Amino acid sequence: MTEQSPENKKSKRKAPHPLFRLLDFAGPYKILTVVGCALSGLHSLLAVMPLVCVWFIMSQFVAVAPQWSEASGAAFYAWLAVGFAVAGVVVYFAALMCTHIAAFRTGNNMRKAATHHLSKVPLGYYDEHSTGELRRVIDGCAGQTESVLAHKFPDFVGALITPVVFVVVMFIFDWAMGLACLVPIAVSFACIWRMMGGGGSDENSSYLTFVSNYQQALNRMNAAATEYVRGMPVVKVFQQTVDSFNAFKEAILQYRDMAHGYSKLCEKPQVVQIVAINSTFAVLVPASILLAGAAGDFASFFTDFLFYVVFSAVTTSMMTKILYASEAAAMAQDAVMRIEGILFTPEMPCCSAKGGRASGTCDIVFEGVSFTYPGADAPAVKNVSFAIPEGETMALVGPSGGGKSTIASLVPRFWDVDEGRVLVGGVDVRDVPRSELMDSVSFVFQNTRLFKRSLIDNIRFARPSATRAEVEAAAHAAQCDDIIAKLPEGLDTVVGAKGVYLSGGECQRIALARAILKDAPIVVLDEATAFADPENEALIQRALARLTHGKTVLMIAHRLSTVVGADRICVVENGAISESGSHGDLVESKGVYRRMWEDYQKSVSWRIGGGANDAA
Ligand SMILES: Nc1ncnc2c1ncn2[C@@H]1O[C@H](COP(=O)(O)OP(=O)(O)OP(=O)(O)O)[C@@H](O)[C@H]1O
Repeated sequence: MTEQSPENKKSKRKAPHPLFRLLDFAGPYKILTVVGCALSGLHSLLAVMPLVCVWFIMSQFVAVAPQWSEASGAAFYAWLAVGFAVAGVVVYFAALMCTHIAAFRTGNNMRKAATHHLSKVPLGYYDEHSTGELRRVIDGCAGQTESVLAHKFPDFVGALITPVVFVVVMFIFDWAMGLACLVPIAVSFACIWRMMGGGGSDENSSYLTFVSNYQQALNRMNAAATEYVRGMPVVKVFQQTVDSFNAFKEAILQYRDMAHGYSKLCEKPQVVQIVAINSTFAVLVPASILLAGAAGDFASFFTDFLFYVVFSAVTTSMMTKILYASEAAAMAQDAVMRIEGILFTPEMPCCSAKGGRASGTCDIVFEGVSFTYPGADAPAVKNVSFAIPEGETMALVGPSGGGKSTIASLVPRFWDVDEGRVLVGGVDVRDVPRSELMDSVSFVFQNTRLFKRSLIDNIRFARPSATRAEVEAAAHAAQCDDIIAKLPEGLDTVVGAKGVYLSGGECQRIALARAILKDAPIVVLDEATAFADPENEALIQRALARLTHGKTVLMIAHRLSTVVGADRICVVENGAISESGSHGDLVESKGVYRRMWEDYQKSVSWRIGGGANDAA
């Protein structure tokens, strides 16, 4: 999930087994898991007792045969058997109650811990990890561990108690027949151990490694499938075949190979395990025939035989439970490690105690700022310095991939700089409390995300305490009146439901309404007009003028018409500022900006069927 620091790796090495770490998520409810497992063990013991009673009943009948009515103790043992059976059910119910409560708490705490931690990681982390991926980890892993703790753990403990009881019973009744019944169980255990990777020559043969690889392959396949579905229109338009999505095909093949490889590994042990556990009779019957000759008291020998016949039927379900519990335990370990992948992501460091913008002003200063994305080889921003005095507008322009968005994202601390400082109101943003920084900056992204809620809630997201009148005023200022007028329930229409969809330009106006409602003194605009068609653009420009009035503004724009009025324009190339000045100065200087401006003018005056000159 994420690169871990050496400290994290070290602390991980020292950490207890993942299953114990899983129990730690339960907090005080951990004890309920222990109690539930203990009760499940007791239930296994109680479940054997009716069989022992049956042995006593059979002994009584064999001793008095054929005068059955003289078996006076049979009724007592029958009732005792019923009593044990009922007690077993009650104890098992109590065991499952305990483990279920603990399991749901554990799953819930896992979700809460991961979600809480995600609120503290750098915002740029979300560029690298898709929401789908994070949701799968948080929800999938928590759900996976819930079923393990609620069912598989207690069943496993219960199933482990049964062989112990078996060994004890073996010595109480007839050790030779008991031993015969234990042979298939021992073979079955050996097969399960082999399937779990025991006895494998390399560490990759462990079941946990398989589960981990399996989950990764599944995630890769899911991600590739999502991309495939999203890209379907492109496939159709360009009349490509499914083969054009090689990544999807590769992901499916990888998944197939891995699952097939493990199936091959399990093929023989699983067959032997199933045959062994279902062949107790096949061992018991011949063994009993051999032993019968040497038996002194045949009646009592026959009673023991009947007892083992009944008892051995329990072993099949016992071994099945152990098998599934072992699988589930490996899944739970993998789930814990995935959740920890999120929890070990370094947090965005909190500001120091001295924080706060002492001056209260809202100028922005970059001092020798350099930044490299985690995992990238080259810096995205190199030694960038500039200052935007309070109330002024600075525009970043330049070729795609030059570093404009990265520079803008450093102001609200989506990432922390590697070198230099970003100052807001004279204070390093790392020293400004997060809430204060977020209150000071409005960020309008290129891609606006609207939630599947009413339009009013979407706008109010910027300031939940805003009144309806304030939202309406912000929407009006952002030129959203026509959008609201055409929606069936106006501001109360749920976006994304029942065919209510907004165009890219309309979404951007809603985003501007949000920013206007927030009324932060600093505004960062990253391609806020990117999706504007000519009709929308005029409206967006008006909304922008309303939003940025009197604010400190850092704006990124590809349409140079938007930046002409900026107090200062910086051309960003290869992560550095190559030119800066006002529009007039830069056009005069005959540098990169001048070329960009000329190209831009040609592009806006170009018409199909004629050149720029024709159009002019
Ligand atoms: N999350 C990321 N991880 C790694 N590298 C990134 C990430 N985001 C951007 N980059 C890289 O950083 C460099 C600068 O990207 P940035 O998005 O800041 O450029 P830009 O000038 O805003 O481009 P555009 O105008 O196309 O939006 C590019 O080389 C890009 O590939």
